[in-house]
Amino acid sequence: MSSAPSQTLDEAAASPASAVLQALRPAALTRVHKFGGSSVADAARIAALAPLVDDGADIRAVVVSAMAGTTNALVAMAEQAASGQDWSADWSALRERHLATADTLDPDARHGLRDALGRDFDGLRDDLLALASATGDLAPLVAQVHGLGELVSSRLVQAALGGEAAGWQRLDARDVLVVHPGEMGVGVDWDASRERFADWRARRRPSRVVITGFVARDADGRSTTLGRNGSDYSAAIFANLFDADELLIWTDVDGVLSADPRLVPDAMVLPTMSYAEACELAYFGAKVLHPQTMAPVQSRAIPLCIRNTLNPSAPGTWILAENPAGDAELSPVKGLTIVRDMAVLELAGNGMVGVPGAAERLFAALHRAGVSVVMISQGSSEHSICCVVRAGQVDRARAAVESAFAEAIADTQTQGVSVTRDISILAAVGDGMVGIPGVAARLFAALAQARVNIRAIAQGASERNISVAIADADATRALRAAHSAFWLSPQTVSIGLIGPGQVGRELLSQMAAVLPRLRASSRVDLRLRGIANSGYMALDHFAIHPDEATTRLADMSTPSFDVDAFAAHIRAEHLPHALIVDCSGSEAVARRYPEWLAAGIHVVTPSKHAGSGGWERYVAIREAQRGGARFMYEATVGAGLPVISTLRNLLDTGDEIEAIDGMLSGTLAWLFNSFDGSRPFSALVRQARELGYTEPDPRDDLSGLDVARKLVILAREAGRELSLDDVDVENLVPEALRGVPRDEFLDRLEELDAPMQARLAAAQADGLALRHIAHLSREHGARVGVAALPPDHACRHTRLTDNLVQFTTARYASNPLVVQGPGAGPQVTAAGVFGDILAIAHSLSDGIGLHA
Ligand SMILES: Nc1ncnc2c1ncn2[C@@H]1O[C@H](COP(=O)(O)OP(=O)(O)O)[C@@H](O)[C@H]1O
Ligand SMILES: N[C@@H](CC(=O)OP(=O)(O)O)C(=O)O
Repeated sequence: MSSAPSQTLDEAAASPASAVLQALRPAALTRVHKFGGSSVADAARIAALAPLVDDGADIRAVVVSAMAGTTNALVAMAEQAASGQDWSADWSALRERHLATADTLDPDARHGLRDALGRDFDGLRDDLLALASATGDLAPLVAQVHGLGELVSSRLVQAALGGEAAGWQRLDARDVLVVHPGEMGVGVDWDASRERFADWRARRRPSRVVITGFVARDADGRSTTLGRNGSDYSAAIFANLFDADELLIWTDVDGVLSADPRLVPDAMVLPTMSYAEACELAYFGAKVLHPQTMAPVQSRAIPLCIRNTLNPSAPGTWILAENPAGDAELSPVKGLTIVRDMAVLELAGNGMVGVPGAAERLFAALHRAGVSVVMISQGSSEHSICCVVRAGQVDRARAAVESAFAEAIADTQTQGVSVTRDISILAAVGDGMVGIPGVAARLFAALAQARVNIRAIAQGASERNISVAIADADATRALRAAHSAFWLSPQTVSIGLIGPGQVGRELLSQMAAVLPRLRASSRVDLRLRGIANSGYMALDHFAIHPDEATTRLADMSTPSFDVDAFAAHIRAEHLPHALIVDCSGSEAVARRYPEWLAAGIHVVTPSKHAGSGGWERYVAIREAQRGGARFMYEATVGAGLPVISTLRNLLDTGDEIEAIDGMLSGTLAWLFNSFDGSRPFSALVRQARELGYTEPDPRDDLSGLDVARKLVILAREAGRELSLDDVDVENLVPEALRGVPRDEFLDRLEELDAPMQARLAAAQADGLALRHIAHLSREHGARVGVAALPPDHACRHTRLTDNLVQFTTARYASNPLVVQGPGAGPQVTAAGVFGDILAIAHSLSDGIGLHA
């Protein structure tokens, strides 16, 4: 009897859950599809449904919601009508929207849609008029108004599927579905519904039917509804009545996600979940499913799949009796939800300790007052009982409890009832949490890192749900922090790059080359989420491919760089860590480091501004790192050479620095390595400039200031309170040439020759050679300048633009530790910056929270 499944279901069959299902069940014979308001939002969406339900099943039922926004409009109209306000404009607009949709779907009026809808809207008008004057129980009339959206959308869908000519019948659920109000929401009168359903089936023998969602009849045959968003529930009830093989709920997301995607951009689609997990998530606010949906399918073990009408090839989420084996390995927590508009009600008092019946009295009072208790928490001291109720019910709840405990309050046995408003509940749900230690710890650590105060905690003995009450204002932050703790690698870093110049661009290309490998081989997940230069910034919610970053920036047309907005974006709440790479060389940007670090953003830079600038800022940067964020600037000294890290290692392992000597400028290293007297010094300066070794104005190198800055950085790292003014710097530019324009300086370069030649000759006479050296020791202080060195000095054994740093320490006393190698150029500098980024990323793990 079974027919071949359609292509979309074939694609879905690729999912592991579906494979399990295929093995367990015969090929599907009856399928129920449900399309929510988002899937029937307009004519184009409705027209797109046909291929989705063309699934080859023998019996197909399609349950539909009202077009998106329709029920809201009808609810508003009913309220207007009942309170004597004018509803006619809204009525006309809604009628027009449906008629226009009908005209698109049924242009030659083959299905008589226009007339049928016209009659429905006339009926709506009559109901609204009746509401204005009716007395007595208005509920059935109101329900009739609320349910009009499903009535008209079912006509539109029937026509879009080909109408009766194509075998599609239509069923108004009010003809068969009998419900009654129940303690836990609307309940189904199964016997009556089954009888009416069987009767209808016998008469119509439907193989294809479009059914109105949301609406039903009461025991007296009057209109009622299943409650807002109740079409999922309708679909589950009809799946049960049809004894369907599968229920597919079509919506506008790829399935059930680990959290509401509107709040958590990184939320992930869950391939499978159990009925129990789905129930918990739905009750705790995951809007994608109505909480009552599971019971009717669970009782017949009907697999339920959530699919996306906008992306039908996505496999969706299969909701089954049990999760497949190994499922919890992904994450012990399946989903996280937030329920807003809650209030905490607390009854406290010494008189309750050890007294049986206090809890019973409290909850009985709440029950009598019709207050539903969403969460309960009582400490083992029994001194207080706290529960969370809906904000709209808290005043009623308080009055009821105060009256139930009036005597105890009067004789001060009970301190009374306190209420905290503006509360949300954050719930973590997952079958995989059962018996796994550390899940709660991870949740609480994430909330602590996000500075979220927890007001109350509840975990049921099923261990499937941990709920915490928190302030409304913290809710989104809490959700994002918890989500990243369970779903992202703890080494996920949101990265922003300021200043894609030579070094920045090279860094981007190095990142592009290694990030995929890094992601595959370690948990380090670096996400470039922003790039900026002095005028523009390009931001991305997820990540910009490093290869495309500069093009993204170049494509911007309106100046947009706002340093605060940039930092706020990088420090995204939904990602565990944030890091800004500053390759701008801008003093204004460097000024921001302390505040960024204090806000938990790591900072990496090849620029010397912060490390060698004002002492106060240096101290502020050091202080700001106490919160956990790190400032790293390895590339400021020796570019990619491990100079600062070596110094730190020496100090961290308890060594004592006696002296630091070195050649810290590639330019000056090249000049003095080449200066052997065969060519004048000025000729070498000119050549170095042509080779791009010097700054455009060679005085910036010859002044020795740049080297002095590097020495200040090393000195400070070594624990000395040293500033640029404290360094004795020899300026190689003669006094007379210091203030002249650049071109004049270049013309008069030969004035450097005579004194330099004389120094060289004197040195050579003693068997020495000249090198540009930085020196730091207690004995001689901090000095930068040209020195005459003997042949065995380490600095005599350098080549070209090599940098060299020599650490003389207590341990490396007679034979100093030397770090040597090329110390300039974009490639090695970018590698130094990248090394810092990776060092930070590798140091991050669970429990290191950096966001303030
Ligand atoms: N955990 C979650 N997983 C998926 N979607 C969720 C979740 N929580 C909230 N949502 C929201 O639920 C919406 C789908 O529900 P709804 O708008 O009622 O759809 P429909 O109109 O199809 O019935 C999604 O667009 C999504 O924004
Ligand atoms: N139309 C109804 C019922 C429903 O379930 O709609 P949706 O499937 O779009 O959430 C409502 O808005 O409440």
